[in-house]
Amino acid sequence: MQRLRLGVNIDHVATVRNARGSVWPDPLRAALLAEAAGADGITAHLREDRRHIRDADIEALRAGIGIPLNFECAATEEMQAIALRLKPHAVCLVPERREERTTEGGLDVLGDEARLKDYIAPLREAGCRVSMFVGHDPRQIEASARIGAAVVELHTGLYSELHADGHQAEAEAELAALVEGARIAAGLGLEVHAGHGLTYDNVAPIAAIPEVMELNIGHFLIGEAIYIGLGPAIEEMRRRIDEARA
Ligand SMILES: CC(=O)[C@@H](O)[C@H](O)COP(=O)(O)O
Ligand SMILES: NCC(=O)COP(=O)(O)O
Repeated sequence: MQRLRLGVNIDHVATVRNARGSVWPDPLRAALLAEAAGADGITAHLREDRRHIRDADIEALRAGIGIPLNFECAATEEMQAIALRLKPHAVCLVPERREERTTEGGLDVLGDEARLKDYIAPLREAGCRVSMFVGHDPRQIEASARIGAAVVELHTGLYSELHADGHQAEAEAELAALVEGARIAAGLGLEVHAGHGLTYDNVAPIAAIPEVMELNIGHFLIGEAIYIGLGPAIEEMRRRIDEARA
């Protein structure tokens, strides 16, 4: 199987920084360490409430890293203007609710299809690879293809939660739905990514899905970095991904 790309999400380096209102740890320094450790890309989520990544972080990442930047944001006018100004390699549209602790569920592309089709057109024209962060619902995947997205990133959050809680049968059912979603997406000509909640212990079955070309992993790696350092944490995740694809 084709080598799977690993995007490292550095959101939660900024969470630690913002906890004290300081200037360290610096997300750019973390991104450069990730790049040196073999990350294929950097993902950063500029939330409307700026709870972690801030505008200056996105500017610094866009100017400072040598690997692709995957800019995650809600589908708002504000974020579109930032994306068109900075022209990151990729833009991944994600749902946001201010009161959420983390991303809950996938984007409702089907329910907002006409607006999203118009919304992503200038991003595509600017050369950004546009990705829709969706669940494995075939209707959402099909709608993503209809509006001209290049990529769907399948939300692995429920799979990750079920796995962590020991609900093996339900986790396997969710995995089967993700496998089917990946097959449908690839059949529609979409590039397939996956992410949210992935860890050393749950990544292998996701990495083994042949249509999946990229994984975006952050929170777990930043946590693991506290114990072993970001570089070694990324290298171990790379090893587990490659082992699953062997
Ligand atoms: C879309 C996704 O799953 C993550 O990339 C996103 O960054 C989660 O948001 P938080 O990092 O704020 O939990
Ligand atoms: N889109 C998923 C991502 O970028 C990282 O999600 P997580 O590993 O921080 O849950």
